[in-house]
Amino acid sequence: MKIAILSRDATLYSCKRLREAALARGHQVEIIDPLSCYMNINPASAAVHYRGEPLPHFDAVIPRIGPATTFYGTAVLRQFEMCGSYPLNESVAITRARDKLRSLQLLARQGIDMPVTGFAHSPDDTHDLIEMVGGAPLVVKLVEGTQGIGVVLAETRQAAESVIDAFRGLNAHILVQEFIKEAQGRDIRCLVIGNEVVAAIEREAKEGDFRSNLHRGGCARRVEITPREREMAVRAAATLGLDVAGVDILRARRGPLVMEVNASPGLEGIENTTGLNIATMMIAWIEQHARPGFSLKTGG
Ligand SMILES: Nc1ncnc2c1ncn2[C@@H]1O[C@H](COP(=O)(O)OP(=O)(O)OP(=O)(O)O)[C@@H](O)[C@H]1O
Ligand SMILES: [Mg+2]
Ligand SMILES: [Mg+2]
Repeated sequence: MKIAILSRDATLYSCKRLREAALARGHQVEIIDPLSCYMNINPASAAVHYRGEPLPHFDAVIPRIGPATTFYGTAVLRQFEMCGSYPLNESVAITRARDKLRSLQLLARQGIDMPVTGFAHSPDDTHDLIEMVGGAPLVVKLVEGTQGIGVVLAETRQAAESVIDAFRGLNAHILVQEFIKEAQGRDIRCLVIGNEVVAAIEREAKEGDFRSNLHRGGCARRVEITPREREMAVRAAATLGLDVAGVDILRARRGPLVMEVNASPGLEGIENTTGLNIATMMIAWIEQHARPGFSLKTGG
């Protein structure tokens, strides 16, 4: 098969591993920077051009679109979909997952448990917003944040009000969430492919932090997950329409809670911690699904 990897940086671990895995299984691979693509969206002759040339047909496209380029990156992916390339995660599913408000609303609608969460844009009534999620301690997040940046723990009501007021000054969308103290700075990352959790790791925050992100200095180990957690991770990915997803779960006293669903999960932490070859599993999924005449789940 001819496979394109949409990525801004060919030197990233996940991008290199996916390329290696595809080549090892006899496929042709090209790494394409989505920001260097331009498009003819004419219905008669949809095409993607790249650095002065029209691109050939690709059987499949693996999107590795960073949060900074979601808007244009998903537009480029949609164009590949129009040209008949099979996407490993549809553009519309990536768009859903990137919007924390939208994805938490969709998950809630399916009855998937999550920390009690309030959303607001520059709230005037900080007091009621805090009340609504059960008071301090609570977590305040910037809706557009990643890698734990813009995630703050407010231990008292006064701290919560100051943080919310500070974000309000920035005119940002914020999310206010019940703090799951008993998770003790840990969360579970479940790597979902199709309707299976193929790998799971537990991440733990470094001393003195509550954020388990590896980018914030957290560490990881293999973990056994329960059937309930397994089912929850698969349902969360399916609800957003993602074939490949990193589903983050907090272990709360009242049971597992989905914290977020990532559409472009990094492979480095999970492969190195589990020793599993996730990149090859992703390529194998493409081999099974990228048949001529496949149809999109939601049509872009
Ligand atoms: N409600 C909560 N209760 C307890 N811990 C939390 C809560 N929300 C977030 N955390 C901790 O903070 C970390 C970062 O939060 P979150 O994943 O929401 O932020 P992010 O910036 O989207 O990170 P990512 O890079 O994973 O997308 C989580 O991995 C978790 O360890
Ligand atoms: Mg996130
Ligand atoms: Mg996270």
